Amino acid sequence: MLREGKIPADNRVALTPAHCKWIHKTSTEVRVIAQASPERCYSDKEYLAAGVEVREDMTGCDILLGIKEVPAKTLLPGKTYLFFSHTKKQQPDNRQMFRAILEKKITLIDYECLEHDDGQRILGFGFFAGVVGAHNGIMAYGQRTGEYNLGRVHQQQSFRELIHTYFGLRLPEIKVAVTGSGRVAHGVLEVMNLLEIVEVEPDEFLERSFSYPVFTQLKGGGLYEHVQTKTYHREHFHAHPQDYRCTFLPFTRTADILMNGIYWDKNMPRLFEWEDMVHPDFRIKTIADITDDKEGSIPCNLGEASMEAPIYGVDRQTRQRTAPYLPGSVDVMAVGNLPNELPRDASRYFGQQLIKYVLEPLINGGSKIIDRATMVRGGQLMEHYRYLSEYAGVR
Ligand SMILES: NC(=O)c1ccc[n+]([C@@H]2O[C@H](COP(=O)([O-])OP(=O)(O)OC[C@H]3O[C@@H](n4cnc5c(N)ncnc54)[C@H](O)[C@@H]3O)[C@@H](O)[C@H]2O)c1
Repeated sequence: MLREGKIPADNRVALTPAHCKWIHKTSTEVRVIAQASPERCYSDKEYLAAGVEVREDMTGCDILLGIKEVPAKTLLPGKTYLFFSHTKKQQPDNRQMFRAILEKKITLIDYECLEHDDGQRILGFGFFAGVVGAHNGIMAYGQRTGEYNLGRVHQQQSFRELIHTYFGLRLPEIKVAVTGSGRVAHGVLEVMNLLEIVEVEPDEFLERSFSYPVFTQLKGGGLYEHVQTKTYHREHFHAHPQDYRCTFLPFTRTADILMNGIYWDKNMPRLFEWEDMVHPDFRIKTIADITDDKEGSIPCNLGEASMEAPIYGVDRQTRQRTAPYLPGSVDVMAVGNLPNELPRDASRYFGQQLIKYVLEPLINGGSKIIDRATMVRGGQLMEHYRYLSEYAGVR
């Protein structure tokens, strides 16, 4: 297990001390070694107590596990690496690292590319991103209105402790629109349920008022329709998003808070446009953009905020970033590393999936899932990733 080299260092881990202990108990062939780190959400001491060797030099290890990008100069030749490389969309910042991976004849298995046969991602921190993002959205609305007060997630040691802070909280009659159907959306729904926000159907949400807080969940079919046929077919939409229009607009006129958890890319229609935000009926006051694409599905996502100051305002007329909670602005929560506020829970969930679907088959000779996620093997770009040739600097 590598120490995170990206700055600022990520505090999540691929395997918790309990996971390592379990691996040692169930396999005599595998030994986990942790590179010493002051930043992890589990301390070196906790790993040592679980029987994990903590050391600096990783040259004796066969498989190296990280979380985020590994700095090019620290990559060890000939090793097998697993981490989120953020290279499959040819992200310019990681080109040099990717080229070093090929030059150093490394094998790279990217967590993001580990998928079941039907394309569903196996590993991800989305659930806890949804939990933290939903909490922050509700917290920001409370700050704006002064009607209630919620603290920060990272002040709590764990999700369980966070839940205790919800005891006795009485929310006003807010309406929350939740978009998406993946892991992020599941995390959001968890918080909605814990806060006893009642789920209602989209049509009721649009047409009725309620004397208690409510939310509605909008999945693909509730958000998009084919321009001509006015229907929605998931696979067709994924392949031809440009043929669809978004049907979210009426919700901008009924929701107080938007929790955005969809998958988005630039061929997809946005949820609404800047022009819609100046309409007198635009009601949304707080947007938790957990999806978090700058100027993406949410036009007023002006770029990331930090965990330290997660909320900023955006003036609906001038489109400029402002302080949060001003009368003419919408509050936006757009943080890219939300699970870092609950790193121990997020790591526990991640490690479980990693052991189940990746480490066991990896050690026992591989699997189709691993093959598909292997971007580079021994310095060679794999067939599936040939489209990255130019990015990787190979012919
Ligand atoms: N801010 C953060 O800290 C943070 C953390 C994790 C995820 N995210 C982002 O949140 C978004 C949702 O993540 P998730 O973990 O819920 O993802 P997920 O993989 O669990 O679910 C994504 C959903 O989108 C659908 N989908 C997949 N590919 C699609 C395509 N090509 N076109 C249309 N729909 C598609 C899937 O069917 C699934 O229902 C992503 O954009 C992700 O990058 C942000």
